[in-house]
Amino acid sequence: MTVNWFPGHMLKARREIQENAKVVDMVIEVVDARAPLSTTNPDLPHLVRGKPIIKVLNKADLADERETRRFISFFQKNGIGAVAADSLRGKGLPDVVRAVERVYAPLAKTLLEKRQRVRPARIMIAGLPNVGKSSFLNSLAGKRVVKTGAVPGVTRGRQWIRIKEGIELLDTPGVMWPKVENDEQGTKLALLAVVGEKAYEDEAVACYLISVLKHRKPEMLKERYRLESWDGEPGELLEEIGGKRGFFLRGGTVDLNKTARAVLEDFRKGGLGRLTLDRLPDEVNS
Ligand SMILES: Nc1nc2c(ncn2[C@@H]2O[C@H](COP(=O)(O)OP(=O)(O)OP(=O)(O)O)[C@@H](O)[C@H]2O)c(=O)[nH]1
Repeated sequence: MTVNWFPGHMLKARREIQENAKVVDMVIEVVDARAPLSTTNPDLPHLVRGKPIIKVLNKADLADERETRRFISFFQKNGIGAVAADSLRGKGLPDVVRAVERVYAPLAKTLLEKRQRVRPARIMIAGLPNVGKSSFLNSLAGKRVVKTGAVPGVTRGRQWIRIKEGIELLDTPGVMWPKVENDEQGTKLALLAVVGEKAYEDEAVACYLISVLKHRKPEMLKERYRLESWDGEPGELLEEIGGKRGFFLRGGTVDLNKTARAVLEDFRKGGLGRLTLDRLPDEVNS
């Protein structure tokens, strides 16, 4: 099943990204480090007409560190600059600045060769809802924010924030809409709260999370919820978790919905430890 909604405001957001892409030198695509592929929108390169894209794997504090390193080298091997960041603690920002400078260097060189003025590199941030675009923008801008004012000749009201000498950031991130290719990706997006709560059943999403943990990090599951074992089916484990937590309905049956919501909240806050949901293409069957 392919889920695809495309409300009108998303069309507007798309058009804004297209327009803004015309006046930037590169795009920083913020993705969630726990699912760097599932939170990528494959239409972005087309939308920004081939402008260089640097991927920032944000919320790296919640992802498995080793997996993040592997994803970064995977992107780099495919010619895409990629950097890990934790926007809440400001980690990874110097790497982002270095990546921007690396991408801009050839363009600056060409301008110099033509004896033209090298103006600051201009960047736009884009990404799916809730991946941390605003947090990343704020942490990158930090106290150094200097609004350089609307730029004459381009769309009125567009504001640039000077990050440092030679780098300017568009003040409003572009919101991309997820392209949901299959159920599993949709479930991951629900788990990461990228898609709205109403789009998926909490119980199904929690069972998916439990099955991922069961196969990849069983100790996480067992320790967090003090399970006797992790042999059962995800639904049975969910019920066991609810029982241990004392989430009962009248009549004594476990409140599976409440349990599911508690498990999802645990995951989203990092209470289950660091976990990466996506797998690299060469790991999918392992
Ligand atoms: N742990 C952690 N949480 C983060 C990080 N970056 C952002 N968050 C949290 O993720 C949530 C979403 O962050 P935002 O910056 O609002 O995300 P956004 O992409 O601008 O969201 P939209 O406005 O919905 O498009 C917030 O609760 C942030 O505190 C990070 O690096 N690590």
